[in-house]
Amino acid sequence: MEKDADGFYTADAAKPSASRALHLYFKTQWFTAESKSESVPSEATEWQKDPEVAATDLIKSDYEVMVTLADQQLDPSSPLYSVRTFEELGLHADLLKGIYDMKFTKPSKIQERALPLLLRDPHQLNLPLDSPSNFIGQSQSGTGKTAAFVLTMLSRVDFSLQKPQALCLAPSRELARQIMTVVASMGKFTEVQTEYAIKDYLPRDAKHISAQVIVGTPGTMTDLVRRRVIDVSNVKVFVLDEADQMLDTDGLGDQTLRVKNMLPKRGVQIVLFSATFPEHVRTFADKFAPNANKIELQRNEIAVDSVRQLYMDCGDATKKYEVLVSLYKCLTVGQSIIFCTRRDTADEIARRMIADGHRVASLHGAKEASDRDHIIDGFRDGKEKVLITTNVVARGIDIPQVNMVVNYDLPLLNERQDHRGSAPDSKIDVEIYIHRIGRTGRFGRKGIAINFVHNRQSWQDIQAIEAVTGKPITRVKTDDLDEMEETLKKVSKN
Ligand SMILES: Nc1ncnc2c1ncn2[C@@H]1O[C@H](COP(=O)(O)OP(=O)(O)OP(=O)(O)O)[C@@H](O)[C@H]1O
Repeated sequence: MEKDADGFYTADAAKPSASRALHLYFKTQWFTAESKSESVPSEATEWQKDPEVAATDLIKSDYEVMVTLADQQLDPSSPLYSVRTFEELGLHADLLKGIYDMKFTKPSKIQERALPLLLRDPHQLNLPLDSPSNFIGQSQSGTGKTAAFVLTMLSRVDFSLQKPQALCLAPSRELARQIMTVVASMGKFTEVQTEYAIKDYLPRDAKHISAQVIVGTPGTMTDLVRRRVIDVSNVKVFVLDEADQMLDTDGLGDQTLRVKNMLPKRGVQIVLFSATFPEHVRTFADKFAPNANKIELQRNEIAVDSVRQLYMDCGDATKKYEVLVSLYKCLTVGQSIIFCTRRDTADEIARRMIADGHRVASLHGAKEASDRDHIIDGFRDGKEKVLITTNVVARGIDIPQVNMVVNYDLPLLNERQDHRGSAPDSKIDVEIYIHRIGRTGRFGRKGIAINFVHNRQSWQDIQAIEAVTGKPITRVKTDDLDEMEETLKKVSKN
């Protein structure tokens, strides 16, 4: 298993232009405002006709509903809302220039709330490691956590000192590379020097890194710090993006802890960010970042409203491929990410689709590092419109033009995790599900997530997700593709 990895709002809503409200009527079964349980549709398979199954909220009938679109940054209930300006957050003028150069005009809620806590008077950093400047921040996918921690790192750096001062770890090379582009953009008007701690980036005989901000993955970072290629004696801030995965003892937790244990015992600000902090990681997070200021979400707040969640009944597992192929036109209206559990499934689907005359790319952790970079860059640039992948890009990846995510396979917990935290009858990994669907609907844009259901278990998994997230997952018929295409076009135009 790889470890590394209702209102629909307009993209322009990200810009705090004049407040606007558009009233659009959508006559489609999956733009329903409410979740209402109805009869089982005629094409339901036998397991769906089971009264227990049919008595759920998953099957919706057609309604004509009015959806109000409004500027989210002016809506107090939105995670993108803020009452303050970037100027009020105490940022250096050069960083403000960087932010405005990126066309950010107003902070999001997490930025507004986290930055004043994160940027507290640096003198406090002379306190012991358990100083209150540590921070644990949770905010929905695509709400701007990266800017919050990148601005923290850049604010802490003394540009006259040619030594590593800020370390940032991410679970995948793709995400580490993306974070670095944000450091480069936000730090464009500073003298910051940066370096990667990612496999195959540095020459093997590299002796010494003098860059002030280093972004990497835990294995390579551990190795470079242990071999003293990275001198950590001046490190002031240590950031974990996707912190719950970085701290999970089933995954990257050991390596992350090893890096922390090599840092100075005093004066290092520990900063943890993620959209999810499952219960079994919280205790470790509290030990890892003692006495941290915290911003947390309620369980039912975690999934973003801007992603419309749907499911398709494929009948049985062998039909999933055909359903995916029938969706191809929809997948290429904007850009799409197809998630599979296994690497060989991702490769096999890509091989078959290419053989059938479609254009797709596949990406997973078993590919060569240089191929991985090439594939994700091609997808980011829009050269490829469909990416078939595994959980390696489930977290953090920010490609605003992705308007559709397909869970070809639903993400499942491994047995050990299941025993620890989840309901005994549930095998679904709700955290990964939330991260996967969060690859679309970024910063208030519209997005669609389609889940393939093929048997009773996957049907129950959908119910479990609905129950945990409190958001409806609506059925779309496999023969309703014309309608879906139309709607996707509307979505992508916005
Ligand atoms: N204040 C802002 N104004 C406009 N756009 C912003 C602002 N902050 C962030 N963004 C944009 O929003 C998008 C999502 O931001 P980011 O990738 O930091 O989300 P995230 O919260 O880290 O998501 P995830 O949980 O998936 O990692 C990015 O394209 C980023 O450039």
